[in-house]
Amino acid sequence: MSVLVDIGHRLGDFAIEARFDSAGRLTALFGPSGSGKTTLINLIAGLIRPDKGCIEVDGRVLVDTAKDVFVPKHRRRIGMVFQDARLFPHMSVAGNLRYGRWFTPPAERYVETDSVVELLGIGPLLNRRPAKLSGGEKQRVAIGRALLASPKILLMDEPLASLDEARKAEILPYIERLRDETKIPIVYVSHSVAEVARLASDVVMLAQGKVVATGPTEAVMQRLDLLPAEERGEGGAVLDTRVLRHDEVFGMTVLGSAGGEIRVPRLAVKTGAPVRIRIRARDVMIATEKPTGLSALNILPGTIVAIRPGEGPAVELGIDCNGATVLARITEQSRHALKLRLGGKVFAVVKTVSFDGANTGAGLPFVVDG
Ligand SMILES: Nc1ncnc2c1ncn2[C@@H]1O[C@H](COP(=O)(O)OP(=O)(O)OP(=O)(O)O)[C@@H](O)[C@H]1O
Repeated sequence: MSVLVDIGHRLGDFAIEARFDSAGRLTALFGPSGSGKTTLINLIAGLIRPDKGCIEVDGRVLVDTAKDVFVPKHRRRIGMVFQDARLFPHMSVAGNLRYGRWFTPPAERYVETDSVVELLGIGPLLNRRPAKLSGGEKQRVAIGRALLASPKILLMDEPLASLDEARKAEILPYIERLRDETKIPIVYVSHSVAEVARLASDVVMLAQGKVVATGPTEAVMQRLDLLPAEERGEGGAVLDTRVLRHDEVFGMTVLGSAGGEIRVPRLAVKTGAPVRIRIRARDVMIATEKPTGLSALNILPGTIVAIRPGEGPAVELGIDCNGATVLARITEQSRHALKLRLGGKVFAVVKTVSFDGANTGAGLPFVVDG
């Protein structure tokens, strides 16, 4: 799976100059409003012909202005999912799904209806009309329709933006399944740190039409300074962990990370399952000695490897906890009082209750504990 984009294009006063090369399963285009995310999606989809540059998906050249190559949009085999589901209201769910298959020649179809219906859990909805579906159900059907065209790449432009938190939580596990169980590269537009941290293998961070950072999610999301202002409070470390055990007495799950054990509220996933978590920088306290008599359960020893100015009276610390970097936002006054310096040994303290559904990629709701 690979997506290579190296383009320059002008739209009125807006110029986009973007280069990225991602081999990830799900590449998030992340950035504030107006940074050029949708423009990039439209360029990959073939809805815009760039002034210059090239675009390749899995080695197939879709655009190369130097060689005058421009594959028209209907030949690109792109699956698209938008913020609004755009289902045909007069057709049932089954009819909408059939429509997805229609334009792909039989010899090129590699996605089966039954497997998509199972993947997205839409079997019980097949005979319903879109008007009788919830927002989350509509989006699952829209994803199914896009998949049934047997696309070479799936472009998702803010597919959760119009859903409330409950509906988002319902659909996220299906997008994780899509990422993990199909071989179709996904390019996913979002301006939500929570979504990107949970779903993306790779991130392309955009600002004013330029790529300001790109790479694996864990690394890019550490650049709190690059996050859009409205999302900075959500910023923090992204860690890949595994379920070590469940603590039924206290309703908790113990996760193993490079930095040590982390206790989070009970997750409905199997022992051994991978779980990605996000530890918000604002949820981390720093101690210079191992705290005792403290209610917080997660105490990770580490070394200060970065000190950056934050907003207002805040500073941001990067703490290397045995290879896992945890970020902390504290006041400059606290840093001064604790005499925190690069190389200093500290303990990062995180309350278990600071982990909620939005920052524990808890996997699939239908995977129950085993
Ligand atoms: N056809 C056009 N002509 C001129 N300017 C355009 C055109 N289409 C988009 N733009 C401008 O390009 C810039 C980037 O728009 P784009 O929709 O790609 O941003 P975005 O990051 O997807 O934003 P949002 O998160 O709000 O959807 C904006 O300033 C927009 O006004």
